Parts: sequence; C-alpha cells; structure tokens
Amino acid sequence: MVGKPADAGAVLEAHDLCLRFGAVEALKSVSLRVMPRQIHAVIGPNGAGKSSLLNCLSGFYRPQSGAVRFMGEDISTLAPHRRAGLGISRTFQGIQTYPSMTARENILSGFHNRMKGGLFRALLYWGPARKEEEAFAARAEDIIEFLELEQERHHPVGDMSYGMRKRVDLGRALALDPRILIMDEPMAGMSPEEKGDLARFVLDIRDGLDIPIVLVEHDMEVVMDISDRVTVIDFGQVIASGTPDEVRANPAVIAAYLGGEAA
Ligand SMILES: Nc1ncnc2c1ncn2[C@@H]1O[C@H](COP(=O)(O)OP(=O)(O)OP(=O)(O)O)[C@@H](O)[C@H]1O
Repeated sequence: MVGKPADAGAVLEAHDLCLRFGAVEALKSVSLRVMPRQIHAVIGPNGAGKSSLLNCLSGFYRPQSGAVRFMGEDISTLAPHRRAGLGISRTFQGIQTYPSMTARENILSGFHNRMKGGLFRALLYWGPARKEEEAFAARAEDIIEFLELEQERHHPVGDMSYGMRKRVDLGRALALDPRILIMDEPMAGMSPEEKGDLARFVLDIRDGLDIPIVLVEHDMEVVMDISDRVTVIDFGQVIASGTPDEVRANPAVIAAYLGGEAA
C-alpha cells in the first residue's frame, strides 16, 4: 500500500478519479466518501458512469488518475481479490449464484475467498482445516437466519424466484465478512414486494451488522427511502451530493436527471 492516510473518518473514499476509455471520459474527477453506518447511493442516467465508479472502487477498473482509499489507506494499486480480502464485498448486476447448488451451498461457496488454504492444507492440517470449515458452516447458518432463508436452505437456487436468488447472492457477499458492501442495481427486475424485502435487509445490514453500503440503484423511490446520502453523477461528473431531501430539491439534479419525479 502506498500514500498517506487522508480521511480517517471515511470507510471507503474515491478521490478525484479520472477514467477514460479511448475518447470516452467515463469519470471526470469523481470524489465520494462513504462514512460508517451510511447507505450511500450513487444515481444518474444510463451511461453516467455509475458502474465505472463501482469498478474503480472494487479494483476491476484502474483509473488513469486519482486514488481509492479504504479506512484511510491507499488501495489504488490493489487487485480486486486483495480488496475483497480487506473486506470490500460486492454484488453484481444480475444473478451470480450457482443454480444447481442449494442456498446453503451457495453461501458456503462465498467463504472460499476467506479460506486460509486449499486441498494441500486440508490434507496436511486436517484438524485446523476442519475447525475452519465448522466455523464457516456456523456462520452460514447465521447468514441464513439473518436473511430469513431457513425454508430455502436445502433448495436448489435455480428453482427459486428471482428475489430469493438475489437474496442468496447477498448471502454470498455477506460470507466475505465485509467491512463495506458495494451493491450494483440490486433491485433491478424485482417485484415491488421483493424490493421491499431487499430494502429491509439493506437497512438491517447497516443497522444490525454495522456495515456501510454503496448502492447503485435506478429505483428512485427505494433510493430516496433508504439512503443516508446520495451522490448524483451525470456525464461522468458529480453534479450533486447530499441527503435525499437535499438532492431531491437540487435544481441541477431536477434539470439533469430526476425531472418531474423530484417534485
Ligand atoms: N469497458 C468499457 N469499455 C469502453 N467503454 C466503457 C467501458 N465501461 C464503461 N464504458 C463507457 O463509460 C461510460 C459510463 O458507463 P457506465 O457503465 O459506467 O455507466 P452507468 O452509469 O453504470 O450506466 P447504466 O446505468 O446504463 O448501467 C459509458 O459511455 C460507457 O459506454
């Protein structure tokens, strides 16, 4: 890790990120600070740069300039798996679960990133490896209970509704024991009821597990309902950042993005 701690208060911070794809400027000097116990939404029209920002935070994209800091440390040069190892967990658009595996097996698969060794270690150190496995199994049960997946525990994920599969997806992300959770359009394709359920779990993750969340989401009602802070991006630039009420009343946001919905 390089660089000096900059903002000890922020859990995750993007500082002055610039990202180009050829002639396309996906991010132009974008900064954002995610504070403890904060649901921080990132909104903006299609192509505004939201996914690009998430990819810079989780390490899948490397910006041409700027820095990403986690708990005050510069992690700009770290690969995605190293960031995941630090506790920066992410859910992706669509479904990432294994359809033929049960909810429990899918959640257990989320622990792989945290296992200290592979087959060799398991053979050499059978005792400790078994203890680790037992701890993960117990933790998987905690996650199943937290996400109210008890009834689905032994059902193949492929047979479940979209909302339930997304919930199992979230369980896999929680298996990483995250210190921050990045969610890319988690509500897309969900029914209003499924959105309500997921919104409740997102709030529980903040309040019960003390994990801050970065949320990219198109459903404005959900965003305005559950977010502590909203950052608005348009054409790769931050045009507003504030509480949902502040953002809703911001003329630049109304003009650029929310239109009549903001009224
Ligand atoms: N890998 C890439 N290669 C080339 N251009 C890219 C790449 N990723 C993103 N872009 C471009 O960067 C800009 C921002 O895209 P991005 O996907 O970050 O927007 P977004 O706000 O997430 O959009 P959406 O809401 O539609 O998902 C767009 O012009 C897009 O075409």
